[in-house]
Amino acid sequence: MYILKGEHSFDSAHFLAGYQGKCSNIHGHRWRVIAEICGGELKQEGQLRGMVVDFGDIKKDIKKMVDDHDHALIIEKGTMKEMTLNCLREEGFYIIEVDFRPTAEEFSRYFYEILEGKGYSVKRVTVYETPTNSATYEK
Ligand SMILES: Nc1nc2c(c(=O)[nH]1)N=C([C@H](O)[C@H](O)COP(=O)(O)OP(=O)(O)OP(=O)(O)O)CN2
Ligand SMILES: [Zn+2]
Repeated sequence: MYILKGEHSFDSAHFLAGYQGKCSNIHGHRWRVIAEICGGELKQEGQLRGMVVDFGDIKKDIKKMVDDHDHALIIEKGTMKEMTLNCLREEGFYIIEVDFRPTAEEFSRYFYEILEGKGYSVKRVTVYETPTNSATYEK
């Protein structure tokens, strides 16, 4: 089994609704997303000979996925008053609503599923919320 790694980072703000402590306030992180792609066999011919997947493709797809979340305020659906949300949108803030509490754990599963949806054989995805705190999702 071969395991390839690619990574990219993005900056975004979030808060943890219902959290007792400072993380219930809006704050930012530089999220580091590391994706591991696996494959049992190497391509035998052509441009991809000796490769599972071209690193260039992994890099491009991780970057696109992660860049879509860059400099956003990521909010769990239903945790902010609709009126507040509308005011922020009217002010031009870039807001992404997600179906989950925006923790490192949930993001690792979320990005795993996005990459899987792009056809990758994903081994695991690790998301660092701070340089020392990370969560990993694998099936
Ligand atoms: N298991 C998890 N625990 C926590 C998560 C998480 O995603 N998964 N997230 C948070 C908060 O988002 C918070 O921002 C993390 O802050 P903290 O642990 O305090 O990290 P810092 O590096 O900012 O800590 P300092 O001690 O202030 O340096 C909380 N828990
Ligand atoms: Zn946080």
